[in-house]
Amino acid sequence: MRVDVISIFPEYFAPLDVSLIGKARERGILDIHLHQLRDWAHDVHRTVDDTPYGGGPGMVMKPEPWGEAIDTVLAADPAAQPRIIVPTPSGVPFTQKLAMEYAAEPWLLFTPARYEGIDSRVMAEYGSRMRVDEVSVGDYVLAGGEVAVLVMVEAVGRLLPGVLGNANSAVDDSFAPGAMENLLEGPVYTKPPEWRGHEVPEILLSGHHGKIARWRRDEALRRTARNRLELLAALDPETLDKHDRKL
Ligand SMILES: Nc1cc(-c2ccc3ccn(Cc4ccc(CN5CCCCC5)cc4)c3c2)n[nH]1
Repeated sequence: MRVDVISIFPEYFAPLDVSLIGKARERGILDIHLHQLRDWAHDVHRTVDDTPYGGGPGMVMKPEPWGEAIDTVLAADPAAQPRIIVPTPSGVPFTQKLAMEYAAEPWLLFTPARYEGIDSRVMAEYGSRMRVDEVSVGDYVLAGGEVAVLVMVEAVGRLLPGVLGNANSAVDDSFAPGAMENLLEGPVYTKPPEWRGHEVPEILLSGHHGKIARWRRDEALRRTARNRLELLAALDPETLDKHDRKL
């Protein structure tokens, strides 16, 4: 997968050299290209923002630098088109389902903005020829889109074949399709069996895999009910067996 990111703070993406994503890049699974937006701002101050038409707080990012930067990225492979992903507080929610959709794409272009966002004509221009998604990573306002891109690249990158070892498969993730779909993870434990007077639940030491699976599902249901009751309400009744209903 090729990933391009255009930003006035490309240094924000240093974490993509580390750990899981860093290794995926070394192994050629992920090919990430960072671009400094100001390289396409040709005035002496390399200006990328201006006051908003119609008044209002803050500044808006000018269309010209973004247009030239995106055109340059698109020229990298004229025979293909990236999916353009625009982080914004007013976008569609970024979910595990959307992460899985993006993980199937050969080329993603992220356009993290700053200030109050990008002149809306930029995405209108590209939206007429390719998929442009406005995406929110949560109902809170960040200072810019860079952290949102880090979130999405990590969530998508870990789903790519070969990135997670088999031992850490993403198949069992919360929100991944399947039996534990839309349930939160239950508690996890490792050695020692007793730590500061706290013991590991006996069932986990029993070696009885059926009972362990049942216990884990019960704990996932309990935690989901405690922290995200709306997810429980959204569960398909078909997936709740009679034992679940007693919890
Ligand atoms: N999930 C999520 C993504 C972002 C995100 C992504 C990209 C950019 C680019 C700039 N900012 C900061 C910004 C954007 C818009 C406003 C306008 N304000 C929005 C809230 C309602 C009132 C009007 C203020 C500040 C960004 C913020 N935050 N949270």
